[in-house]
Amino acid sequence: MSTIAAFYGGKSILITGATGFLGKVLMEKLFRTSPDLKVIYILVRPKAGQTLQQRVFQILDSKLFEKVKEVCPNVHEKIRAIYADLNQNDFAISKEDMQELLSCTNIIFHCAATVRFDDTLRHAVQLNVTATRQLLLMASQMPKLEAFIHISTAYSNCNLKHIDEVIYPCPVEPKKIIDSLEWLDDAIIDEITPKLIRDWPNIYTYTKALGEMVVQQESRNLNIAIIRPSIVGATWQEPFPGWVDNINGPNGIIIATGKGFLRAIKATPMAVADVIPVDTVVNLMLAVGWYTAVHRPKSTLVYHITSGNMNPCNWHKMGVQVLATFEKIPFERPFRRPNANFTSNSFTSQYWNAVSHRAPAIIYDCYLRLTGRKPRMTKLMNRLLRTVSMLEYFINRSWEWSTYNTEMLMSELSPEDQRG
Ligand SMILES: CCCCCCCCCCCCCCCCCCCCCC(=O)SCCNC(=O)CCNC(=O)[C@H](O)C(C)(C)COP(=O)(O)OP(=O)(O)OC[C@H]1O[C@@H](n2cnc3c(N)ncnc32)[C@H](O)[C@@H]1OP(=O)(O)O
Ligand SMILES: NC(=O)C1=CN([C@@H]2O[C@H](COP(=O)(O)OP(=O)(O)OC[C@H]3O[C@@H](n4cnc5c(N)ncnc54)[C@H](OP(=O)(O)O)[C@@H]3O)[C@@H](O)[C@H]2O)C=CC1
Repeated sequence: MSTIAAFYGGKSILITGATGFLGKVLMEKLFRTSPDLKVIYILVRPKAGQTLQQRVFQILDSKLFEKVKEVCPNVHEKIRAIYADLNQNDFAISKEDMQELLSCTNIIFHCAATVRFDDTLRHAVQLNVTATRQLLLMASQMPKLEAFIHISTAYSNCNLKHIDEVIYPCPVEPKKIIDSLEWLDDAIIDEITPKLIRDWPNIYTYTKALGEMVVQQESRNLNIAIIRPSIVGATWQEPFPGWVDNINGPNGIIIATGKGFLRAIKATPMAVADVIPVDTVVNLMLAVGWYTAVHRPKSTLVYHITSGNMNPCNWHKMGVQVLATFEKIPFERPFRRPNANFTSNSFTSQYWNAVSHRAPAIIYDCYLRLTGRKPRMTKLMNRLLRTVSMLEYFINRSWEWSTYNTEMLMSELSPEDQRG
């Protein structure tokens, strides 16, 4: 058994965001490689009419957890779903549950966040800043806590070209923003948001940067590490290749391309497509949890998990690969044959959007109306183009991320653990 897998044996682990994309893969890897862990506490809220138990069963019954059932047949007994809503200041966790979390937790992986680029500042601060602060306060009351691993994003300082593995100060103190949001009404917040976020491209990246500052300011005597993944894509190897369960980031664009909805995008073809497989990110998270707990670095270390300077790909190459894949394994009944044009020219992009996206959608909706069916293509196309417009900032630039800490950590691992 690997040193890292052995480390998690007998441990009580708290994961926030465990029902999310990254959280599910983290849980799966822990149960599969450390089946003798004591318990995984997950903070869950009811969603889409499902109770906590129903959500947990749905996750454990999914294809992602098929291997777990073989190596950890009693997984249902080792997962403890705790009702929590991170939108509430005390997370709305019951006294008994809170008591158990505070007295038993050994490791925290804080994945929960709102990753929407169009969230309101109030909601994004609540989730990505205030909730982080609240969790750190909880962590400071955990006598058995060995490590607190905070998941940020490699884009939290995307207003810089070169980003080091350090926590950069934000122009405004997080506490001042949290306090102001308590009395400002939504209209005023909407008005000041562009000035507040300055040269950050959206509220998501801005509040992730604020969250990192809170981690630094409220770390007290905690043993903390921050991980910054770039764009997290489908699984590469574990538990099987190609698993993804959301339409965020590249996932939605690739699907839209395969269905023939999207045929052109405003992107710099040679810009680095910094996509990192989710299982690679989870491997680093587990390694960081082990290293932070065992080696107890003197300060909060930041780890970049990006592909750019180790194994760079660009959007053109990714486009070619995506088209080749859909050539081999096409979607059933695509709207059109997949095609992929990149342009960095705004006028050309607008032309493509009119001719290749909006017009065909309108024509198709006319056909649906004529055949007595409800038109839907124009609405879908508008939503897709809105999503693409929010992603454009990230596909027309490249960044340089230093990876000294991540490479240092890799050098500390046994050959078996280096293979993940
Ligand atoms: C032709 C060329 C082709 C080229 C071919 C190939 C080239 C390769 C590809 C090239 C390009 C790659 C670009 C990557 C750049 C990424 C940079 C990220 C950097 C930071 C990464 C991070 O650090 S952070 C993770 C990333 N963060 C996001 O990427 C959030 C974005 N996104 C949103 O900010 C919201 O998504 C936004 C947009 C508001 C929509 O919002 P919206 O209001 O239009 O859509 P909704 O959210 O309402 O959802 C509409 C319906 O989709 C359902 N749905 C929603 N989300 C779902 C989910 N996740 N899984 C399942 N289903 C979901 C929902 O249930 C609705 O269904 P219904 O209508 O039935 O309710
Ligand atoms: N995906 C990516 O490309 C990247 C992600 N990251 C970071 O990784 C982390 C996880 O991202 P990802 O898994 O993609 O995000 P998801 O949107 O898939 O998951 C977000 C998680 O946070 C939980 N959550 C959101 N709001 C609340 C709330 N009010 N109360 C309780 N739980 C809540 C969600 O629970 P629920 O299921 O109930 O909604 C879900 O479990 C985030 O911190 C993100 O910033 C960093 C870089 C890239």
